Amino acid sequence: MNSILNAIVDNKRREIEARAMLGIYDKALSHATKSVYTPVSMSRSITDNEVGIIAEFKRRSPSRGDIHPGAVADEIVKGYTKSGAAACSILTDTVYFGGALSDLALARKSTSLPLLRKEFIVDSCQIFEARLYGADAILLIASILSFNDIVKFTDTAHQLGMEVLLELHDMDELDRFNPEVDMVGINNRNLSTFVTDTDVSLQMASALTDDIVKVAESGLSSIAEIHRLRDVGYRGFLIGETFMKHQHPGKALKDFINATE
Ligand SMILES: O=P(O)(O)OC[C@@H](O)[C@@H](O)c1c[nH]c2ccccc12
Repeated sequence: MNSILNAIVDNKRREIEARAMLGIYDKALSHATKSVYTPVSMSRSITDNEVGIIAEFKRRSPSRGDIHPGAVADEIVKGYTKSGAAACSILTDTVYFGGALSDLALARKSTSLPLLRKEFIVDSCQIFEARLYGADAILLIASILSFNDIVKFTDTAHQLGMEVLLELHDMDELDRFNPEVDMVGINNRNLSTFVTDTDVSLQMASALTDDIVKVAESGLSSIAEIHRLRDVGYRGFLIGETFMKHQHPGKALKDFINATE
């Protein structure tokens, strides 16, 4: 693992330890499924949607720096909902992405679309927490997890009524594919080098069977790319910066979708 991804994961483990010592997970562990919200299927929402865009709420990233500082989650998620997103992705990492669990809670109050908790999940406590804050699905990043963890965390998410998007980046990670996951995302961004190459999704498409819902992630900014990826079997398209760099991300999504038709 490279240094920035290492740093993110090390920091995450320290955060989790500190939160556990403060008893912050106790409520999540005992109350996760008692929340009034019942998760819906994100994979179905994507395949039922004509375009299949998963619109991301992201203030900044280690590769881009500030994208939309001060962005307000409910406003933006409402915009994404009106503009026809199939689901939303909410970054909850604070140190590197400027997000927060409170963004997920705000987003939950603002939409009935499925919400993905976009986080570096390395401990099952984070999965209970995702459910407590209203997520419908979680992201599991293969490059930071063992196969056994992926199986265990998938099972936990399913027991809590949530779906799993498993993120892969290259062929070497295929040995961590768990057939129980609900969606597979191919990240065009190499999390080690931050180089983004949309050909990664094109090349990896044939490595996955047709029955799994495939999502192309990162660096997508044109309709032409969406069409090409659709042709090779992708049903979902996870897009952040292309929308978030605008003052009105919902409007940017609307223009993007209109251009797709
Ligand atoms: O803003 P972009 O290039 O459209 O990318 C969105 C999303 O794919 C990206 O934020 C992402 C994909 N996998 C991740 C894992 C962790 C943090 C962030 C990500």
